Amino acid sequence: MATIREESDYDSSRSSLTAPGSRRSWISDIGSSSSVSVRSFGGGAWDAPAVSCRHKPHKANQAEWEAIRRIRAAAGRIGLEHFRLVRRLGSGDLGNVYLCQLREPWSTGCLYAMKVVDKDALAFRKKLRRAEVEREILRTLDHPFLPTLYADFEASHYACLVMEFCPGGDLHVARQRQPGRRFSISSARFYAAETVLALEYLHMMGVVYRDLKPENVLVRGDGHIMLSDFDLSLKCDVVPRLLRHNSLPHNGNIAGRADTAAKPSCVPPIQPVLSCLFKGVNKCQAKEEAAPKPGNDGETVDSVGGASSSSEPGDHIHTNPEVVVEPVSARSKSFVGTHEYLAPEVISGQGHGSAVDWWTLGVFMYEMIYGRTPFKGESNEKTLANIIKQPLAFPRVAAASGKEWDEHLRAQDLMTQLLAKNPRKRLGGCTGSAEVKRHEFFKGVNWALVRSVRPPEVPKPAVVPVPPAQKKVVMLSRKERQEPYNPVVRPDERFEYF
Ligand SMILES: Nc1ncnc2c1ncn2[C@@H]1O[C@H](COP(=O)(O)OP(=O)(O)OP(=O)(O)O)[C@@H](O)[C@H]1O
Repeated sequence: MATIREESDYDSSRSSLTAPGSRRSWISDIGSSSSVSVRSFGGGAWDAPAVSCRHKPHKANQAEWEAIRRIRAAAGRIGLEHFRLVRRLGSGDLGNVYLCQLREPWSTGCLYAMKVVDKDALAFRKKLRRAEVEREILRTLDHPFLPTLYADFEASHYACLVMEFCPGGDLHVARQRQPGRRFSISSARFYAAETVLALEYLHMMGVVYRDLKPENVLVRGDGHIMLSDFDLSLKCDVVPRLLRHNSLPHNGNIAGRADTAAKPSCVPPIQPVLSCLFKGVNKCQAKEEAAPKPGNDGETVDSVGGASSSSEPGDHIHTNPEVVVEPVSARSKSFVGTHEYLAPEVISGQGHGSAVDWWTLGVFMYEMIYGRTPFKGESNEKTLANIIKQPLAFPRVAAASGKEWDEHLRAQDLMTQLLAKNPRKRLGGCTGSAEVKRHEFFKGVNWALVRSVRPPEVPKPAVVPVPPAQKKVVMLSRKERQEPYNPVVRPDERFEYF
C-alpha cells in the first residue's frame, strides 16, 4: 500500500504523493505557518543524552527493565552489540521494527521491540525531525498504556529505540478475528477506556497524538493496550488551568450531555464540568476566538495559582473547581493523519489542537463497533468531503437484548458527541478527558483500576526459537560505523538482517 508523506510542524520541505484508499498516516502543511508553540528539544540532536528514559517508576520492577539496567551498569552503556535481532515485526515510513533479545543468556526471557531508523535516509527525505520528535516524546512517557522506552542509541547511521514488545499485534488485525469483524460493545468499551486514559496522559504531557487508529493500538502481553507511533504527534506547551464549574444547564444540544454525564465511579461525586458545556459555552467560544492563548481562555478558566477568574458577577455559580491539563489552545495547521480519521478542522486548515484526538476517538470507536469508519468515501477526496459535510449516521444493529440495545444507544450518543464537527462543541474539546470519562457509556468503569481489569483477549506468549539466520548476522565494524552512509549497498550489507 502506497503512502502519503508530506510536511509536518517539524519538517522542512514539502512533497506530495497521494494514494487512494490508503490507511497510512501522512502529514502535510497546508498553512503558510503553524502557530503552534512547539517546544524545543535542545537542538534535536540524536546524541542528546537520554536522561528521562532511565527512570521508569511504574516499570521499575520489570525483568526487561532490570536486564537493561544490569547491562548498563556492567558495560557503562548499552548499544546494538548487546542485542540479537530475532525477526522483523513491521515497517513504517520512518524505519523497521524488530523483535529482539539481549545477548546475555540470563536475559533470554526478555523481549523487546527495536525501532531502527536510517538517519541518513531520513535526513535525505527531510524527515529526521519527525524521528527526533518521536524519540523525545517516548523519552518522556511513563504510563501503562504507552510505550516504555528502555534505551535509545545509535549504530553507524542508524538510530535505535528499544521499547516494550507487544505480542498481541494491533487492534485492526484483532478486529478481523471477531465475529462479523466487529468488537462487542464491552470489548470496545474496554479498549476505548484504556485509550481515553492514554490520551489524557499524553495531553497532560503536552502531546497531541494525532494518529489514533486501530493499526496504532497494539496489544501487550497482558492484553492491555499500548498506543504506538508518535512520529506525527505534536509537542506543545500545556498550561494547567483551574476550571470553575457552572451548575446550570442552558441549551438543548449541550444539555443532552447532562443527561448522559455520569458521576465518576471511583471518586466522590463531583459536579459535572459545565462551564464550557452549558451556560458558558458561547462565552468560551467567543473568548477563544478573540484570544486563543494558552491558559488565557478567560472567563471561568484560570491558570493554577495564576490570575483570577474574569467571569461576570452573578453570571455563574462556581462550585468545585477542577484542574484541567489539556492543550486545548495548541494550534497547528499541519495536514496530518490518516484520511478516514482526519478531523474537520484539520481538513479545513483552520488550525487544530487536542480536540482532534477526541474526534479520532469517535472514529476509532465507530470502527471497532461497526467494522468501518463513518465517513469513508470511494476516494480520499470523497472521504474528506464527507467528513466536512456528511451528517453522522449509524448502521442498523441487531441487538440480542434490550440491555445490549441500550448499550448501543449510549455508545452512539458518545460517538455523536465526539464526532461533533465543531471542535468547540465536541466532547473533550473544551475541557478534555474529564467530560469524556463522565459519559454514560463509561458508567461503571473504575478509571483508577482499568489496568487491573481482565482484558477481552490475552495473547499467547511469544515463542522465540533461535533462528539459524542469527549465525549470518552482519555486525558493522567500528570502521564501517564511521563511514558515511552509502545508499547503494548490497542487500547483505544493510541493517536488514533477514
Ligand atoms: N512495540 C511493538 N511491539 C510489536 N510490534 C510493533 C511495536 N512497535 C511497532 N510494531 C510494529 O511495527 C510496525 C511499524 O511501527 P511504527 O508504526 O512505529 O513505524 P513507523 O515507521 O513510525 O510507521 P508509520 O509509517 O505508521 O509512521 C507497526 O505497524 C507494528 O506492526
